[in-house]
Amino acid sequence: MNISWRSTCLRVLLRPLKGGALPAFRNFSSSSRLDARKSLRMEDFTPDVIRNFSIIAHIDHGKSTLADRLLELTGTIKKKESGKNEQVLDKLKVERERGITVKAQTASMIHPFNGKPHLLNLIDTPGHVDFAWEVSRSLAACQGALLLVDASQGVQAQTISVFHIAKERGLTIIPVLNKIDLPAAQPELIAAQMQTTFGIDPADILSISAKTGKGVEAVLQAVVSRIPAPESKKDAPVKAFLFDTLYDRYRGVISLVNIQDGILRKGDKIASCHTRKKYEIAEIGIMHPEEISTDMLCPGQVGYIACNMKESSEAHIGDTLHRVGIPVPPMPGFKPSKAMVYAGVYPVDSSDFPKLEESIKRLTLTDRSVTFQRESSSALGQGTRLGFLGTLHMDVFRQRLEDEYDANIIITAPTVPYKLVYRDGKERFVSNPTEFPDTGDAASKVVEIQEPIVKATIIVPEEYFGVMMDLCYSRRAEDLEHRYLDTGSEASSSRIILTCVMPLSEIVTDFFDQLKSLSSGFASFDYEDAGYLKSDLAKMVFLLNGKPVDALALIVHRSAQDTIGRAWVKKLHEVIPRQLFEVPIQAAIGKKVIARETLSANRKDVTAGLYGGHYERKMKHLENQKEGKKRLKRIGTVDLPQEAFFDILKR
Ligand SMILES: Nc1nc2c(ncn2[C@@H]2O[C@H](COP(=O)(O)OP(=O)(O)OP(=O)(O)O)[C@@H](O)[C@H]2O)c(=O)[nH]1
Repeated sequence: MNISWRSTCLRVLLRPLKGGALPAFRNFSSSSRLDARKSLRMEDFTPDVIRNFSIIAHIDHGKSTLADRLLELTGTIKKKESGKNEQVLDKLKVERERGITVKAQTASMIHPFNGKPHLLNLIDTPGHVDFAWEVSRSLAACQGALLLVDASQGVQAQTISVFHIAKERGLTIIPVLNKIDLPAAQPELIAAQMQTTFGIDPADILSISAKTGKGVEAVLQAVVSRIPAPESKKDAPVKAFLFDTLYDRYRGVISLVNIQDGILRKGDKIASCHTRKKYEIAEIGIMHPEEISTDMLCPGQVGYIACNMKESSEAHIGDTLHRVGIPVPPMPGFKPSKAMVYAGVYPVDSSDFPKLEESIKRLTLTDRSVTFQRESSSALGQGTRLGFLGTLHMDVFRQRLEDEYDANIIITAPTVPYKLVYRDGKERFVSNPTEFPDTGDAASKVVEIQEPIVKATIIVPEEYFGVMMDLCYSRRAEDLEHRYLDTGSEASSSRIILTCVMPLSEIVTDFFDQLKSLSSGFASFDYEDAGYLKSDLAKMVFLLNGKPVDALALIVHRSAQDTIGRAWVKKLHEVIPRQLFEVPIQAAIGKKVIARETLSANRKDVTAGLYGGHYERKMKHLENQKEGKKRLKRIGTVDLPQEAFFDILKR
């Protein structure tokens, strides 16, 4: 299900709500929607019957599958006759294609307990290390979390990090062992692992199969009995926590909010603590899991509001909204997202830049962790420099631009943000290689260059420990430490948890792929920010016939400069078409050439076959040649087809 489908669905949904026939809901039970619409009196859901919770887990441990079962069990979506619903909350095409959750989704479910309807608000979270920010954002609106662990794989690197995020937020954690239907499941061993790693009492662990539905009813029971109700007050001044945004092309920014105190109704005038701007609520409702408009949102509830916000900058994630004239102290937001990886994004056809910029702005409304700034390159023209949470995030954003906005783009090699320390003590962050000072440039006043460092955690079966150590050392890792996570069993070997610090730049390229392939897929990996350290770095530029190509500049560690220089020069030699003259291709650091290849000349005289001096024919051929050249980028005297940039920059 992609964005355009969603907005169509929304339009269909909104019309009948004003009193027409019922829409046909793909996948969703229309009878449950009808009931919901007729009987949805939001004021009946007082805080004591509300539970706000998330599902947290390592990637692929079954969050989206469990969410599907919960939605089915509560009648929020209809059970498919042909089989089960699959990843209903994974709405983006990229999520369905890759089988990963990228964007956290919210779904409100209504289910009776002890004869009383309860409102259960589930906030699905992504599992990949790049999207940890989405996880912490989702948890900000919850009182509890289901900690899901695959009973065949056990505790993995992100299980540890999400557990700590939830613990820090003071959430009630319900441990759940999933995939117990698998022959390789070892519930007792994994339960013991959860006890030693997290101090969880095995008696508190629920065992389920999200795939078959076994044990899922008990999960719902536990959500109601173990997770505390929100402590929200009806009579206190309105306080709404903005934790996510969506974008609808007709209604602008849609904000997802958690009502901490008070009641919000359609037509209410609200203001933002962050921007101080004022709005009128045009529409209010809950996600069921598609939007259902209601009259109001009451204390403790989670839902959406549309209030004619046009710009993404107006909707600040972590903001507190209040009633106009009745200010409230803002709630503590949460750690803003921090871009780890930057890359230039350019249109293949330079004249498409305005369209591309508009598409990027729209897309950043649904992916608020992307940072955005204009830049230009002499080789690629006008473009943007975007900051991402990691390389998977970058790849997902690229695919969404292509899928949802039909964009045709070139992305430059990813760079991490480096810190320059100047003689006068000032510091500056540089995320574009072209802004990096040249080595030996006495005028640059830079006394020190620092690079971002991360603390990496790898969990791996002991037989792969040696290759993992080698991999880490080859990526400049230091302070390696390890301990056993468990003692294994007859069926599986012991697992080791390895920690080290290493430069972020070493993991943003192919580290994750290497880790997976060297461990036959068994290693799991997570990392967290560990500040900056001084490093011996230099800017490498590539020259074609003596002219530097700005779009290809790189920051490299000196220990790897020769290897990188040679590899890139070779790659350039393979993709650049021969010219009418000989072209030296060089990699240089400062004035020193590190590597060189020479592209031999290919003199193509288009008029060669036209002897006899037929002037008009000769001119026509020369004209044709000129047309072809328009599609080329000119670097000094060298013509480079746009596809060559594609070939060079794609990995
Ligand atoms: N056998 C079995 N397979 C399961 C079970 N639960 C989930 N799976 C499968 O495990 C894979 C991953 O499930 P997802 O629900 O997509 O996992 P996820 O945690 O949402 O993944 P991300 O959102 O990408 O982190 C899918 O192929 C599911 O069909 C289960 O209980 N038993």
